[in-house]
Amino acid sequence: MPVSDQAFVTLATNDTYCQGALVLGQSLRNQRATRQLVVLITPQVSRLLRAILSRVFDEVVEVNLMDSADHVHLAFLKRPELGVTLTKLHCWTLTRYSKCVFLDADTLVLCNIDELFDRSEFSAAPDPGWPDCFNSGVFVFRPSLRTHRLLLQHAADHGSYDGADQGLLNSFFSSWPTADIQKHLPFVYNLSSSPAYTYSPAFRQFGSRAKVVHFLGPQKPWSYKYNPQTGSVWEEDPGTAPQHQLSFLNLWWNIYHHSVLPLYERIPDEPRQASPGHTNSLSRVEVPCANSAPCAEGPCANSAPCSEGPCANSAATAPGEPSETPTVVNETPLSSEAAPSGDTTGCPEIETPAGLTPEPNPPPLPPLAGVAEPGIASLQIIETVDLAMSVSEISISEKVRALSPEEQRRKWEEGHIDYMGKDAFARIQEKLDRFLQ
Ligand SMILES: O=c1ccn([C@@H]2O[C@H](COP(=O)(O)OP(=O)(O)O[C@H]3O[C@H](CO)[C@@H](O)[C@H](O)[C@H]3O)[C@@H](O)[C@H]2O)c(=O)[nH]1
Ligand SMILES: [Mn+2]
Repeated sequence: MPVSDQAFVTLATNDTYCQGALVLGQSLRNQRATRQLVVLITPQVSRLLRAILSRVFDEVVEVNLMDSADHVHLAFLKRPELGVTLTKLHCWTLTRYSKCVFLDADTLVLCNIDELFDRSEFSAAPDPGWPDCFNSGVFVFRPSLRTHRLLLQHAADHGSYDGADQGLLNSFFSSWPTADIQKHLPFVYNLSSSPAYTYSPAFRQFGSRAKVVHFLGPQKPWSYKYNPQTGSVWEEDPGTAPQHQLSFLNLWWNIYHHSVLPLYERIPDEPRQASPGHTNSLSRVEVPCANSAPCAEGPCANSAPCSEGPCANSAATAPGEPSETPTVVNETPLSSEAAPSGDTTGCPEIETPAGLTPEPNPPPLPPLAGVAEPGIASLQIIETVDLAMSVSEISISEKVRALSPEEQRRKWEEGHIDYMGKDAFARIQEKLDRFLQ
């Protein structure tokens, strides 16, 4: 029976991580998850990806980006590339759910994992690199605005020893290593696919029981190219990656190919077009091409999805404005029946090396000085995702391009001012001084 007051939750702050979220969401549906599926997104996610996410997830909830790349506001963070993962903390604001399971967008669910809802906050699996710390890619939590506020306060007071959410959560839930073994999830709920940490005999013994695989580290499944004819990823150095890692990557791409890509074709035209009054998006999806070359900037002559120009999303919040105003985009999600039958049965055979009650919520606090509000640091760029397709190759690539002077002027006119960068008072003062000389 579906349970409406509990949810699986993930996060995607840009269109690239949305590709991971879509595969994760689809894998949960394939495994007949009985809880709601929720994805947190930030204003950077394009209108097209919002529409596609809403076909897989029950709720698409917009939250503000917390970005450590803003060194002025977040001086305590030292890993800017993962600083945006602090946005994860907003999952505690989902107080309409009594309990949730958070899963990183780079995880893949191989079996039904509804039993995780029998666990209590804060349950997580050990990190493969330092087992006295938990990995924050999969955890059970209880939404609470009070906990959310305490976490943000903790971030402001103590920072994060890894510059991102995992260090922060480990120091906040500091009794995890010793207090209660029930809060230690078995490793099969967060199995690192990375060969760097694999204890091979254990993998041979227990790998076939994997329930959730986590593609942690800098190389993500979407960094690889996939050959739809052979059903396998391209290996840069063939024969070097362990077989189990390839099996997981191929599984990810199989779901992407068969269940996610078709969603692009079923989206009505409207979200693909620029929408007047919704022009502050920093992201867009480029067109998948029918030929083998990745798309250039212009439109491609084929029937594949295309999102031209700026995409819709809600207005960015200026620094100092209240931040807790999630917007919900809610279309009818696809049922698990819509998935191809190949993905729907129980735990897949993984080839191993051998053989292969919500609490009352206090009013939210105003944003902390140390937490950056959306997009300010990134107003000068547009992130794009290229989906390039041919008969023998599919690839997802990320591009960042600078805003043209016209786009910059339009953003200024729309009130999206880069206070920390080129529109900083000191820069304007310089220009005035030059002009007056
Ligand atoms: O640009 C980004 C980066 C991350 N994320 C989200 O944040 C998660 C964590 O980032 P990820 O790239 O998956 O980090 P990992 O390689 O898994 O690295 C580890 O370190 C991170 C920072 O502490 C933790 O968030 C992870 O759970 C932990 O496994 C992702 O899955 C996404 O859900 C985005 O939406 N956009
Ligand atoms: Mn991850």
